[in-house]
Amino acid sequence: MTLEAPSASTYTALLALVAQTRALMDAVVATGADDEEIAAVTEELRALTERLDAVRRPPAEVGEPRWLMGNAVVGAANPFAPPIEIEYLPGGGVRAEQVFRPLHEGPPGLVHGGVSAMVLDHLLGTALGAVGRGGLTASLTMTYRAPVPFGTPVVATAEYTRSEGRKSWADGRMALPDGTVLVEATGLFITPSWFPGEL
Ligand SMILES: CCCCCCCCCCCCCC(=O)SCCNC(=O)CCNC(=O)[C@H](O)C(C)(C)COP(=O)(O)OP(=O)(O)OC[C@H]1O[C@@H](n2cnc3c(N)ncnc32)[C@H](O)[C@@H]1OP(=O)(O)O
Repeated sequence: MTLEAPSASTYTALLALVAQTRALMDAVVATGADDEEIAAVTEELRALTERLDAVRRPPAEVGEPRWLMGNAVVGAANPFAPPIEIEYLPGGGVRAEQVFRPLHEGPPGLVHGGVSAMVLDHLLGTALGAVGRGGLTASLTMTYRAPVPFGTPVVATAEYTRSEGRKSWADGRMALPDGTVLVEATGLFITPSWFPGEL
C-alpha cells in the first residue's frame, strides 16, 4: 500500500511535534527534578502517548513519498534523528554539519561512537544513492581518531569510491570545522537483488 505524502499543514504540524519531542528528550536527559515532579511529568506523558498511539499509520516502503520521514538519521518525523540535513556537493559526494547534544552522549561529555557510526553509515549510503548505487550496508569499518564533542559543529562528508557488480564502496569522515579529522568510515553497500532501482 502506497502512503500519500502528508499535506503541507500536517507536515508543518508534525515538524512542530517532533521539535517539541526532541526538546523534551533533551530536557529528560538533563533534568534535576525531584521524584515527585518526575512522577507527575511521567503521568502527563503517559496520557499524551496514548493520544498519539490511538492513531497509527502503516510503515512506509522504499520510494514512497514519506519513506525517509521515519529515518533515524534524517527523518523529519523521527524525534530520535539528530536530525542531519544532507547537502549534495556539486563535484559529487555529500556533506552534513551537525551539533550533537547531550542526548548523543557516550563517554561523559563526548558523542557515543555508535552515534558517529550511525550518521556516517547514512552519509555513505546517501553518497552511493546520489550516484545511482543505492544499497544496504554489508560492512562498515570505523576508525576513531579523536573524541567527537557535543555542543560544537562537526562536519561529516562522504563520497562514492568504486563498484563491482551489485557491490559499492564509499568513504566518509567527521571533522571539526578546521579540518581536524575525528572519525573515518569506509563501507561496503550491496544493492539487494529485490531492489527495483537502476545500477
Ligand atoms: C535499498 C536501496 C536504498 C537506497 C537508499 C539511499 C539513501 C538512504 C541511505 C541509508 C543508509 C543506511 C543503510 C542502512 O542502514 S542498511 C541497514 C543495515 N544493513 C542491512 O540490514 C543489510 C542486511 N544484509 C542483507 O540484507 C544482505 O546480506 C545483503 C543485501 C547485504 C547482501 O545480500 P545478497 O543476497 O544481495 O548478497 P549475496 O549473497 O547475493 O552476495 C552478493 C555479493 O556480496 C558479497 N557479500 C554479501 N554480504 C557481504 C558482507 N556482509 N560482507 C562482504 N561481502 C558480502 C557476497 O560475497 C557476494 O560477492 P561476490 O561473490 O558477488 O563477489
